[in-house]
Amino acid sequence: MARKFFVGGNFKMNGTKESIKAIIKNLNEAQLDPNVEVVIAPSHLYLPIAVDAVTASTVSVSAQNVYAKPNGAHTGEVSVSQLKDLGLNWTITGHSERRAGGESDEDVANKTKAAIDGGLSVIWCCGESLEEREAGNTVSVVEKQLAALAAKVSGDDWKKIVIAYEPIWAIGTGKVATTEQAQEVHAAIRKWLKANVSEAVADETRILYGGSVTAKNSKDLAKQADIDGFLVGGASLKPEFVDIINSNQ
Ligand SMILES: O=C(COP(=O)(O)O)NO
Repeated sequence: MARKFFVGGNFKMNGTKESIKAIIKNLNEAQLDPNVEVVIAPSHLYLPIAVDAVTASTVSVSAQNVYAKPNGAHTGEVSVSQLKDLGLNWTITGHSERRAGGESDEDVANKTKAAIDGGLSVIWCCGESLEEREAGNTVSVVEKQLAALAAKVSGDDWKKIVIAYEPIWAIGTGKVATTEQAQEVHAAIRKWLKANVSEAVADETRILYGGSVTAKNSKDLAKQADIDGFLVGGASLKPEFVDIINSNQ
């Protein structure tokens, strides 16, 4: 089946009110491929500004993270209901920069389930370290992350999940995965979904690649059968983000 191309922009802990408004203005005025779903994820502080600034019909706003528990005595955290209160429909979960901070596979699965139950769609991140890749454990690492997720979500939950495969060794390094490396893992993820969830979920779930995506490498990556889009970090802050969004044409 045809999966709608999807491009996320993870702004990470970057930007100011003015710079984020400028990025969004550029997106609003750009000729974006109407067949591409775009989600931008500024820091929590700038989510209301982003929600108010976006006018492009194919662009939505996402949080970069969310807390698994409902509102209460959780200093410094942001809840699913608070994101919904801001009018958001998306959040990222399980980014490697948060897993490195101590979020376990189960923590990520729990917050993903809580987000879906609270009415959000989720960009769920997975990926291996350089050491794990060099040890030949890439697929087993990603399968372990997937198994933790599949233990918590089921059925229609999967319609609310976009998977982002982001090899840690490619994030922020300029060392983008080759098309072969990326396609191999994306195909393994789809194979795992087919064997452990269902053929329909395997066919319908978008699997994004993230890790040093630029306008120079995105077209070749987009040609791969199991790459359905990107989760872009650094380049999402630059004008070339438009070219990456349009790389599936
Ligand atoms: O972390 C990333 C990728 O970051 P870069 O594009 O800067 O490698 N996406 O969530």
